[in-house]
Amino acid sequence: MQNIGFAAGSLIKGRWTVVKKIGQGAFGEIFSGKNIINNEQIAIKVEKVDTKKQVLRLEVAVLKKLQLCPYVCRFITCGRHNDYNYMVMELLGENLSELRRRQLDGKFSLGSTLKLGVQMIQSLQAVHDLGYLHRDVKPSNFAIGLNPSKRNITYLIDFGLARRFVLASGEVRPARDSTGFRGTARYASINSHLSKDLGRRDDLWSIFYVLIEFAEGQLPWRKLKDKDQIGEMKQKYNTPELVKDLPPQFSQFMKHLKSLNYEDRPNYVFLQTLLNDCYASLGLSETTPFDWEIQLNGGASSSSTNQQQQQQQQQRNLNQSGLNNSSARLMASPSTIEVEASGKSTQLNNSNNNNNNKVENDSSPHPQIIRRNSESNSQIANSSESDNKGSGGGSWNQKSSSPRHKDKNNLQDDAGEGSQKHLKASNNNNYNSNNTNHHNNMNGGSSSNQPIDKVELSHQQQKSSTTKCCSTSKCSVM
Ligand SMILES: Nc1ncnc2c1ncn2[C@@H]1O[C@H](COP(=O)(O)OP(=O)(O)OP(=O)(O)O)[C@@H](O)[C@H]1O
Repeated sequence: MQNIGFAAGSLIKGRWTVVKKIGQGAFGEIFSGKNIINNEQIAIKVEKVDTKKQVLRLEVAVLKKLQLCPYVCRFITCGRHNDYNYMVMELLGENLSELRRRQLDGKFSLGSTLKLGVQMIQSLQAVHDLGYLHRDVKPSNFAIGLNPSKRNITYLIDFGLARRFVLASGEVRPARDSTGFRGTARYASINSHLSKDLGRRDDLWSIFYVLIEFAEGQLPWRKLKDKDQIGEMKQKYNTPELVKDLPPQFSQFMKHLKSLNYEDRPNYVFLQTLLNDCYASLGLSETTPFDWEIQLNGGASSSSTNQQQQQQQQQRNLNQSGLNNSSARLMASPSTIEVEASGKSTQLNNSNNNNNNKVENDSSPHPQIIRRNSESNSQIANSSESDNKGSGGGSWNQKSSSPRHKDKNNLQDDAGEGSQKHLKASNNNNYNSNNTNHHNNMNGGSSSNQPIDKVELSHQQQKSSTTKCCSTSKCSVM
């Protein structure tokens, strides 16, 4: 595609300059850029206005709602430039697929895998608690922060395949009998391969496969290209055999996922606790750096010496427990696939991000490995009412520069789809918090063991978390 209107040096809305292309996804292109007023580095995702499957509006709608989740990319503005819709967001660093492949043996240490898992589950919980499924969970859809102080934070990106799974009433949409395949073959749940309607559990199955790949460097179906064959292999490995070389918490993780039905809310706290317990058993502390931070620091300072010692300790623990025995494989990022219920499939290219980010030494404290409390959940729920305070806003309407998201008016709620049979969605959010910290709430508090499937949203609360989506987006048709 020729980037007419988004060539390097282009000025968007007199404020954003395009620097270079940094990513190519199935549904658009991503450019790095700069805010010429304050020199802030930004990313711009663009989509042609005449694209048949427009997903950017949905992405904007979902991202705006998630702005108070510390593990979701910051939205800045959106609009139209020439023949393109665009979304300006925070420029992030490398995605997790790139980072893993950059590891010498193509895998992350178990410590980094576990910490990543905790953050990834947390971002998925935020998405789910807003009433959305992500449906394309994979390593290239998580990126670390760009600034040195944020290279220990993982951000969820790409809401192009998101779908509302709750109705305005708060009830889970009834499962459809048969749907097309959605997602990326390597990480999709077995349900997706079977064309079953997806629920919250399916995003967690993808996280599970991602974590195995992180820790072992590969998945058994890594060499297969055909999605049906991949699905068959997943069914064959749908036993603890899949995680036999990993700590027992992984089979407990799997057991929990297997216990979930379509409409069930996963026990996010339980899953995070499993990962945290495993992490603690390795003798690692919250300040143990991620693998890429150690490489970055290169042993130059006393703090990095300390980090190296922790890394060595981790290695010893792994060797003792016999868990560090996977062979290395380097793999390219798999692509998103859409298969309509008719069976027509689209394999979508996912080229690698050649982000050339300048990285400095990171002396910042590391976030705690878990500990998201009910306050942070309430921030997420309230975000839909506060309507993205602190973000630039933006509009698809070229004439408008209102920061109050006029694009919302153009978006059509897809919540009406479905039949009369409704299943109640449970939620453990505490909606009384006024905490509005943005992207900095990494301390969280304790991982309380309160029953998480008991508290339900009131009708009003659910209304506040109902977002609107464009009629042409995948959201409304899938
Ligand atoms: N805010 C950002 N900052 C830096 N890089 C980004 C940002 N957003 C996206 N990217 C890069 O661009 C790649 C593609 O972005 P994204 O997943 O949003 O596009 P997509 O068209 O939906 O892709 P896919 O087909 O893989 O789902 C990402 O894997 C990431 O490497």
